[in-house]
Amino acid sequence: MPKAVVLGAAGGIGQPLALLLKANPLVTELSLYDIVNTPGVAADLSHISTPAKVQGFLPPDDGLKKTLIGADIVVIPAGVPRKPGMTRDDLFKINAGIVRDLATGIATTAPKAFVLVISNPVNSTVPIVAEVFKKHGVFDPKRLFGVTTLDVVRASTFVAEVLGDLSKAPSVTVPVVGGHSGVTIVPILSQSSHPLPSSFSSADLETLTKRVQFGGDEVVKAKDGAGSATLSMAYAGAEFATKVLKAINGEKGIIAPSYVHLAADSSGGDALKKEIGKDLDYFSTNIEIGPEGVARILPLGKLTDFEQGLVQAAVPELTTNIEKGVAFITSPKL
Ligand SMILES: NC(=O)C1=CN([C@@H]2O[C@H](COP(=O)(O)OP(=O)(O)OC[C@H]3O[C@@H](n4cnc5c(N)ncnc54)[C@H](O)[C@@H]3O)[C@@H](O)[C@H]2O)C=CC1
Ligand SMILES: O=C([O-])CC(=O)C(=O)O
Repeated sequence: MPKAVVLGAAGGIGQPLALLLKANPLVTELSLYDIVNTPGVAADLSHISTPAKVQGFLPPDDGLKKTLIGADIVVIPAGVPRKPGMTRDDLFKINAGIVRDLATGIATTAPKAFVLVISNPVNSTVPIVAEVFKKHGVFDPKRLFGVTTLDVVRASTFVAEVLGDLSKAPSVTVPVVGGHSGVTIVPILSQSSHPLPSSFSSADLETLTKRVQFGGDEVVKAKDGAGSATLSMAYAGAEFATKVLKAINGEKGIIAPSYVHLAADSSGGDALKKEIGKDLDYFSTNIEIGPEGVARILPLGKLTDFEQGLVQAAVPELTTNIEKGVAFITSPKL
């Protein structure tokens, strides 16, 4: 045990993510699926002297099914990335169908697997997976995770930069809540494990908040048409996958933010809805992960007025993104 799967494994995120999973001693089997190049990626990784047995599959001959048989954890970075000038929602047109088809494969072959969705727009692709699973009668909200870890990783790095000491970056923790696009990304900097300097003005705070919210755009701009974050995303995806793998292995007290269905823990979810002041089905917040998936949805806790405002500003876009994802499966002709 555990078998890990990457769908979209030949891509910019998929390859380094597969490398990091191959390097993870908790993984004993690693299956890679993409519409191109997976046999080569798998052959390459299979020479690395770590325990995981690696296989690569393509669509012909039931490749998706073969990839997914016996999967414990499935990470999905399949789909197109942004180019400058695009929003994540602009990716919906192409990625919604890709994620729907992959989710159908998981629902029919590995319905009990933990599913970690990286493909954008995450605010909508996670509801798409949920609706596909519901259609197949196998939806368990505890096992579905939108990966928002890159926002958390960025917040840690940027806070360490402000503190003038990058060596602190690995130990800085900042909850990032809401969703994964622009204003729906809400860093709770007042809860940073390492307080910001007392000289930090409200204008500085606004600038830092915007940098976390639009960190993805920084990379899209710098890559200048060649895609979006891949290496930092692979790092973040591997971090989150490792937490899930540790939880599967019975390790206690694993906490990380993730974009989840709030029915995953109905009492925690209901309390969170009260804090948000809106009956949303999905939100990213700190969760405790256990061997069965989401064990607890944790409250946002004490927010400043500024952060309360950010949460409220996230709600309309999040609501639209969720509805769009749900409708893609439940009313496909709309
Ligand atoms: N959640 C997050 O924080 C982040 C999400 N992303 C998203 O991750 C996705 C992937 O990004 P990149 O790896 O940079 O893109 P990429 O284009 O380099 O790789 C995507 C891979 O998906 C594969 N693919 C396409 N259709 C497929 C299908 N039907 N089945 C299996 N594989 C398929 C492609 O062949 C390609 O190898 C994008 O949607 C991007 O926006 C990117 C960064 C951060
Ligand atoms: O910006 C993008 O499109 C990719 C992404 O989600 C991120 O880097 O946070």
